[in-house]
Amino acid sequence: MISANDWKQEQERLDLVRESLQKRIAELEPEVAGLHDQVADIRKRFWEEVTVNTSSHEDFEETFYSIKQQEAVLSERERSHRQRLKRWKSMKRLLPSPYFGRIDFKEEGLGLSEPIYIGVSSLGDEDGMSFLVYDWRTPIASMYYDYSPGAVAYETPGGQIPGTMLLKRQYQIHDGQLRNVFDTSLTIGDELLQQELGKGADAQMKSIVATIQKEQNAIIRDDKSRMLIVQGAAGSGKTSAALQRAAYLLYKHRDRLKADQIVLFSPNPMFNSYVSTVLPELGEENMQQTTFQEYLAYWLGSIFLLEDPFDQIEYVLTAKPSQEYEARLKGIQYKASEAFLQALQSYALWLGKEGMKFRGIRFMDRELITEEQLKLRFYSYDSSIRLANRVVMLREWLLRELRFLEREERRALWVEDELDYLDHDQYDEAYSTLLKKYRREEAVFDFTEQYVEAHGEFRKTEEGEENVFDFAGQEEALLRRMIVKERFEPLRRDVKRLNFIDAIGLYEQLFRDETDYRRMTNETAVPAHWLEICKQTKEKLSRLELFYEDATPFLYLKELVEGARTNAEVRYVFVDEGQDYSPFQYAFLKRLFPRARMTVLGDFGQAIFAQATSLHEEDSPLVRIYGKDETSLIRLVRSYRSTQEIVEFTKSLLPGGEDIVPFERSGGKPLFLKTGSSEERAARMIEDLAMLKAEGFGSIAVITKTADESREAYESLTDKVCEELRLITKGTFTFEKGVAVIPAYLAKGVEFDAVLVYDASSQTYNRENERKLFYTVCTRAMHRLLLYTTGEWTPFIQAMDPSIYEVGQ
Ligand SMILES: Nc1ncnc2c1ncn2[C@@H]1O[C@H](COP(=O)(O)OP(=O)(O)OP(=O)(O)O)[C@@H](O)[C@H]1O
Repeated sequence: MISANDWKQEQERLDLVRESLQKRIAELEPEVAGLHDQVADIRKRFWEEVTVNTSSHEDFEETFYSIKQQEAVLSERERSHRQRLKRWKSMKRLLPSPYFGRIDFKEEGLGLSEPIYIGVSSLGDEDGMSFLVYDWRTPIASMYYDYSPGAVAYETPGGQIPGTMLLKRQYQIHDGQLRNVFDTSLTIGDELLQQELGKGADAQMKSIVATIQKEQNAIIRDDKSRMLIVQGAAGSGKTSAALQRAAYLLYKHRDRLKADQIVLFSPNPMFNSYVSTVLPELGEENMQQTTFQEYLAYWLGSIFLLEDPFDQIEYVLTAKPSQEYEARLKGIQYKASEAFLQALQSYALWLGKEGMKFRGIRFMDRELITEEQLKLRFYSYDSSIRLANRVVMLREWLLRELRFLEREERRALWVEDELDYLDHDQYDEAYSTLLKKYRREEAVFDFTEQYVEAHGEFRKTEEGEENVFDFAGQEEALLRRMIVKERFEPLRRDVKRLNFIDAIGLYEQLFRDETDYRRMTNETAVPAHWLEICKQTKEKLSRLELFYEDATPFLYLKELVEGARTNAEVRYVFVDEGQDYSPFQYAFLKRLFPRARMTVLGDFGQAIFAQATSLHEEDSPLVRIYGKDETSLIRLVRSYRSTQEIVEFTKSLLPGGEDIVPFERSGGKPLFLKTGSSEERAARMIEDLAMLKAEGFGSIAVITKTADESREAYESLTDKVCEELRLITKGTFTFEKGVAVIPAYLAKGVEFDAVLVYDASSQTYNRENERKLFYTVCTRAMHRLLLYTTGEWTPFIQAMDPSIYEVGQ
């Protein structure tokens, strides 16, 4: 605590800053509202102020410049409106709590020290000469996160500024009132952090701006690496740091980076909602948030019934060990690997010489162009031309062929039959609808002229004049043309979409037999159970279904042949829960976002998917993506989420877990509860849930291993516990407070005040590949962890030192 005098001075300064804020907000208020009206008004009067005169070239030019001028005035006003609105909003945000930190900095060579107050945005004083509050993202503010008092320095574009930090102070300010002030000698005092971490879990993630730790600051401000890998223990603040980083980047590059040029890949849709408030809370627009599955579904969802990662993991976790199961597991691992990626690249080269698969063009049960013709044509192109370019050439050829065939087709008998079915009214109707359509779509095809001509003739006939024969001839030609054109339209569309390439056949061809596979891909080693892998893959494909592990390779191969889609707009890609993506998927992301820098955050300790990627080792596939020189690796070992007792327990579940450092915040030890039957367990859980709620915990989760188990838990607890018990499934899009039943893989990334592990028995968590799942489950708890079983405890617990948990009665 600080002295009473210091406190008084701080409160006085706070009052001054708030007065200044209030005054300026009040000044801007009418202006902000007025500006809005002005812009609306000028938009309304836009055309009144422009004299439109196009009679001569000079008049036309004048009109053009007049429009341009009006447009410029308008956008200038809009820009200034936006800026003022932004300033007004940022001051409104500052008002309740203008700053959270202060450092007194004496620059080397200068006599006086200057107090630097740090808040969520900058505030200049009224004469614009100095800052009352510095934005936390300014270079000078970085010292607050990086140093304790003593010798310090900060980086500026002009070089390093060294000096001394004489004071470092933290504030808790609510509604303009100073609640707490801490002077710290360590890097960010633990007191404030203690208080932050002691709070209850929220339905949305919070910003950690006031208590960012030094190693997190390094993640947030890294602007050098093309690939930034963060390997951090559960609860070490990876997601929090990622969101702060996005806010930092938007500030640092504010003149050229927009929020939609940053993309976050989330583990599931619910997580998107969980993190969606942090950036707006910091005064920034939200970045784009998506899931990898969403991307796959966008491109493949119309061709296949896609398996999602959650169904895949359910299979991996629940299927009985068998040869089929082993093969699927091996297949998942292989199809996730760099080896398979290279195999596909070699396969594409091979396809450049032979083996391409096409689908002939069929029309009314006739083959207009056969697969063989397509093949011949394709391989007649110079083999030095890239595969995808040859596909474009083939497409152009096909479109030309179709035009020719379409013309031929107009003479076909079926067209005559169709003509016979049209009566006079239909002719007329066909004319008028087609007239409209053609006017809209086909400026080049001068249908109108022909129609007017024909119609004129028709009127003449009605009036008793001649030329009946001419009209009929023109009319028939026109109708034939239209009938055939309409029928050929889907063919043309299919060709434009490259549907003449048999993408499924191309992928399927890989899984025929081992010798062929080696020959086509130059691959020397195939995984064990190859025959079974081939069988499973082909069976799925034949039903137009796709395993999750096949989706990315399929899309990759399709793009190798058809040309890759890229998004050059996106500048930063964040991948959260990065251990759950395969090396294959990373290579895919790199190609998809050629101009982006990547930040991958993950924890290999929570790698629950069979295709997981290790993040932290030197030879991690992630390092190879951009190479060592362009890659930085940061490790976070301090765990903030859970109490010390819970971390002591969870770290002992992992080999290598001894490196994890708990933050010193105490709570009860994990509680073990063994009951005789499921009914007894449900009764006990109901009691415990009631007790936890009575203690004031607002967010509680019953975590199960699978979705089936979640349903079972939900049914046994619902009604009896509380009306608001919520069952979370992969289709849940929002994260809410209250009591939830949730499968482990959907609880990834989120946290709860208290966690009840529904079944910690040896039946449920037994295999080695379930260890990390169990770790993930237990690390979701912030304050309380309760584990239940009706049988033997999981071997992961049995191997533990009993002093780190308590056994309940
Ligand atoms: N510097 C910090 N100040 C305050 N709270 C923090 C800080 N760092 C982390 N936390 C808190 O710790 C908890 C865990 O953070 P976060 O979810 O970002 O961790 P994570 O590493 O992504 O975890 P996981 O891998 O288990 O999903 C959150 O409640 C977060 O607010």
